[in-house]
Amino acid sequence: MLSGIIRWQDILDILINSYILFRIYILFHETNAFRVIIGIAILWIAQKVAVGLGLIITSWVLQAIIAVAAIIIIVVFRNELRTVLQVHNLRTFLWGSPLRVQETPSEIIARAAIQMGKKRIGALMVFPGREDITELVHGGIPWNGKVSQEMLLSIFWPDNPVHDGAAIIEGDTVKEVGVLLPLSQRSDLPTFYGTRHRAALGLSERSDALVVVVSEERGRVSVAKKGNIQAVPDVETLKQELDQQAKPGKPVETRKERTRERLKSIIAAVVSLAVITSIWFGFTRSRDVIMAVDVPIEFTGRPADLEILDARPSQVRLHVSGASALMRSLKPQQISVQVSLAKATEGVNALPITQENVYLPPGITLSRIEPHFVEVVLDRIITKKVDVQIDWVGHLDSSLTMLSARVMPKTVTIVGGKSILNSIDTVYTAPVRLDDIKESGTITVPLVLAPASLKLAPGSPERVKIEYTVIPRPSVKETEATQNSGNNDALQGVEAR
Ligand SMILES: Nc1ncnc2c1ncn2[C@@H]1O[C@H](COP(=O)(O)OP(=O)(O)OP(=O)(O)O)[C@@H](O)[C@H]1O
Repeated sequence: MLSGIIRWQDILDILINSYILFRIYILFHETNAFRVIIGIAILWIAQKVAVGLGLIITSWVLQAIIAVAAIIIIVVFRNELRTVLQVHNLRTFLWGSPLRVQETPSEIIARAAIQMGKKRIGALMVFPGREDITELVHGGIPWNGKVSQEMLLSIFWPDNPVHDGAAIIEGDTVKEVGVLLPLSQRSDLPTFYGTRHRAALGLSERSDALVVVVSEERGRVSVAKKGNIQAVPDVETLKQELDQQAKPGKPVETRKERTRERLKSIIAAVVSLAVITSIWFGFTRSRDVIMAVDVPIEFTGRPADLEILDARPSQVRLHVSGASALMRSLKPQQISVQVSLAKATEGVNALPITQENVYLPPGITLSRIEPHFVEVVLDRIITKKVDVQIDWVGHLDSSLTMLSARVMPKTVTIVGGKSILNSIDTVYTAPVRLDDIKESGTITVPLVLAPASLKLAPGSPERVKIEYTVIPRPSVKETEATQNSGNNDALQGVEAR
């Protein structure tokens, strides 16, 4: 890979990480936390430059600032981050655009109108169609404010000097407020329709404008269009009416914004791809470094009836090379050498170690293996019944004599390599200190299997019982008498190994 060939895994690697970076941008780019993250990224680059230039203190300071800034992001912006992460479902999180979560002007206006209705705030909002209405209306005050729910509510707030009259809204902008509309002269209107409703109807009779009227008295929201006035029950219906009114052909501000956002997203995608590609190349194409590592050989697929008696060498030396950045982050546990014993037989096996036996992390190349083979001695596993012998240590108190010592069970069955078991007839207990024995008794001690490759066969106990009898040592006279009689049985078996 390092010699110039890019694998499909590398392309996937770059694409996945570019997408992750792009998603982070899409999800967080409108948050304050994002601006701080950008700041941290700049600091990080500055820190690397400082390290490169050998500015020790500057690099330390920058490093400390980065660490503190990271904590600040989590602590200060935790609510903002939580909102971004909570609002979206998994699909939005992975794919969708949180920008669309933002309301369109139609949604904002519809929501504001219904809200004003609930609060009994009278309102009149004009949405011009294709026809010019300047000749039909008069007395307006220029406003030119971007539509927001709060602003609409405050314009029509009864104490606001401009609350009387209508507001003219185009796209996402409130163009004028306090506008007087021509009144409808119809005589068939319900009596509860006062001048506000007549004004709405009047303009709709004379032009293709759509007028939204919120009744102060009843709180009802109605839409006047083409000389008809109709109540709208909810936000969604009103939003649809407003969307229909959006002038076809002439892109409204929201569409412009959408295009702009789409363009921004495309730029972000390209930048993400460029950043990750350069990081990838920086990582994998930096100066090559050669290194020697000693790796223990792992044996796999050993036949169940064979055991490893010996393996030489136990480790191999690998000469590996890779980009310096990759080599620096290389850990011994990422490299392994595995040799299969599946085809090995009893006795000495010389097994080759080739590139196939070596497992390296991506980006690291193997240049040499030393040595090229391993010699493994395999032994057939057999079972054997052996005697249990007590491992006495130390000295029995001079006033005592060991009369008898019995171990139970007397024999155990052990499992191990044939060549080892052939030379073994006994197995020792753990050391038993004679110095500690003051009177007759029973103790339980574990068995010691050496070499460690030996195992006890199923059913053989791991610990054995020793029953011993001690008696006071006869006086000198008695001893002489005993010796004369030629009986020295009582002393047998108490000599320490
Ligand atoms: N020609 C007009 N152009 C614009 N707005 C007007 C016009 N005439 C009246 N209004 C608005 O209507 C308000 C008076 O509403 P009025 O109570 O008479 O009407 P309504 O149709 O009964 O409405 P509501 O149900 O809110 O009471 C005025 O304060 C003014 O804001």
